[in-house]
Amino acid sequence: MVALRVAVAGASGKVGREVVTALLREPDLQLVGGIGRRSAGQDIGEVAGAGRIGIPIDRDVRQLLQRTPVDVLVDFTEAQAALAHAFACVDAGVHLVVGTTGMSRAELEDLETRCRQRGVGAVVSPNFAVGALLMMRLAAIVAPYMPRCEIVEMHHDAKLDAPSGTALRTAALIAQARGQGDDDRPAVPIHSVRLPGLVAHQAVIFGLEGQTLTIRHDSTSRRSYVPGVLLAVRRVTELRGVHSLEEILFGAPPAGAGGAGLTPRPYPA
Ligand SMILES: NC(=O)C1=CN([C@@H]2O[C@H](COP(=O)(O)OP(=O)(O)OC[C@H]3O[C@@H](n4cnc5c(N)ncnc54)[C@H](OP(=O)(O)O)[C@@H]3O)[C@@H](O)[C@H]2O)C=CC1
Ligand SMILES: O=C(O)C1=N[C@H](C(=O)O)C[C@H](O)C1
Repeated sequence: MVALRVAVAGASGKVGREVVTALLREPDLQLVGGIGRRSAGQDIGEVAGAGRIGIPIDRDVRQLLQRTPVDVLVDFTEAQAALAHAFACVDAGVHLVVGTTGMSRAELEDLETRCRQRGVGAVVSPNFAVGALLMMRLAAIVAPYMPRCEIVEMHHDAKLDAPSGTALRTAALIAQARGQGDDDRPAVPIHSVRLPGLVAHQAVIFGLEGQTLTIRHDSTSRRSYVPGVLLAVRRVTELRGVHSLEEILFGAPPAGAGGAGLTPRPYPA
């Protein structure tokens, strides 16, 4: 068995450390490097709390790619850094798994074009927790029946972006399901809460006369993202262009009320 060579940008970060620790346990995946600024030069295993493994964290993506061959880069950093990493990787033929949020639609479209041109695969997902993807999918199913809704997303107080990537994606899916455009300024109000003590939480609250329906997801540990990241790493080398984790997990994304395999009916009758 030839192991896939995987590097982690943001290896010293809250999510990156969990990904590094998980990769060290997977026999078919070989951790070959990482990227970080303040953590540059430190041992990637030590930074993740998994013990010394003799691989230093590189300062930037070019240094990493010069030092070692990489098949897949996993990125949990911040938007502009992730974009720079992604463009350099695409030029070098390295596949991508991107969890970093805060990139604009235009930037993601640019990435898609570059990936297609270079025959590179990317899985880009604002959330790698399966429960969060199911929350979004359920919200898209409900939306045509209960058109009024608002999103409350609640995160730890170190989060840089607001609204969260998950909330923006949920709003876009709800808009699609209602037959509206799904542009970057969603028609669904989003409320962002940033407080110590929180990890990552979202409630989608639908209201209709005399009733409400709340769909809520809580990530209480950043280990919730790891299985989705590992799945994407194992699949991405077969892909070309940018794909979502929803496509890998569920097939086609839930575009409209029929997206979950249901036959949409007019409501109210
Ligand atoms: N898709 C998903 O499922 C999830 C996505 N996220 C997203 O992932 C991202 C990271 O989140 P989180 O782990 O909480 O953040 P942290 O701040 O804990 O970690 C960020 C990491 O990125 C590195 N970094 C930041 N800027 C640069 C840069 N310019 N060049 C190289 N490395 C850089 C830092 O390295 P150093 O400290 O060495 O400078 C740090 O290790 C965010 O965008 C967040 O929204 C978070 C959770 C789940
Ligand atoms: O920064 C975080 O923590 C998270 N970011 C992602 C987002 O913006 O949606 C995913 C999850 O909500 C955690």
